[in-house]
Amino acid sequence: MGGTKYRMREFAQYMAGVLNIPTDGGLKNLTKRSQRYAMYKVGPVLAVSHGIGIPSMTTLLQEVIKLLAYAKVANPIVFRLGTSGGLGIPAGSVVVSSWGLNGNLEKTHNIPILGKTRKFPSILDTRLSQEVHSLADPSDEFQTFLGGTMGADDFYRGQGRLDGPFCDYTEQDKLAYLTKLSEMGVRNIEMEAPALAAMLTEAGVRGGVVCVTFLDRLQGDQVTPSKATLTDWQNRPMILIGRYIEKYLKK
Ligand SMILES: O=P(O)(O)O[C@@H]1C[C@H](O)[C@@H](CO)O1
Ligand SMILES: O=c1cc[nH]c(=O)[nH]1
Repeated sequence: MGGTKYRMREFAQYMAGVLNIPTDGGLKNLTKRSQRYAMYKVGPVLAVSHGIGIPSMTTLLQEVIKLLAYAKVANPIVFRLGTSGGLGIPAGSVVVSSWGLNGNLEKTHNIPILGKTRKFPSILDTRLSQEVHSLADPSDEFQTFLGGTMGADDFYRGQGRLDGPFCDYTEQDKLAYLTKLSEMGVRNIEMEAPALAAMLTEAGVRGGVVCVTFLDRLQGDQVTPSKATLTDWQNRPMILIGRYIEKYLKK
């Protein structure tokens, strides 16, 4: 899974190459007339876009969990291949998440259910994340880190930015917050990880989150690399996940 339809199509195409599966007739968007998400299937790999943020992602994830159950899929593994802002690591690096943190700095996904807020632990499969991290190669053109991922409910103030339309705290406040996150072991900030971790844990499905970083948030707020560079960097999580899937299928 990943945020955009484009990235998921690229991922499906990439996996077709890795697994040597012909796509002569072209890849088909299996959601047909749905305009919300896109879904492609290449061999045993399903690639689905989930939009921006937790409500969009968890809606899609629950549809996929139902689909996998109806299809009687044994031992599925779910990965999110995303983009994020890094903390103290070079832009373009990849982060394999070891846990998710919410905007209140709790390792839980909090959601009101029947009028009461319930908290679900944002745990990720340690062995899986370590294994994916171990597939990074010294010859890769990017560095790969293992660490915590903060999933915010907002791109701007929710991620401590000062480049949004509302700015009611100072640069000092922002840096104190980002430094605190960094000291807690957070390596990147995106908008889905704690919910994905919690929902997969509740479902008993193994999964992971692998995101490229578009900038170092300790250096600034604006995403400045060119569109071409960002498009290229988005492929980096695919490289690690492609290696994992190839290895897994050979076992
Ligand atoms: O997978 P994507 O690139 O959508 O992940 C991040 C987190 C949000 O969904 C979005 C914010 O720009 O990008
Ligand atoms: O800083 C960033 C970059 C991409 N996605 C996010 O959620 N935050």
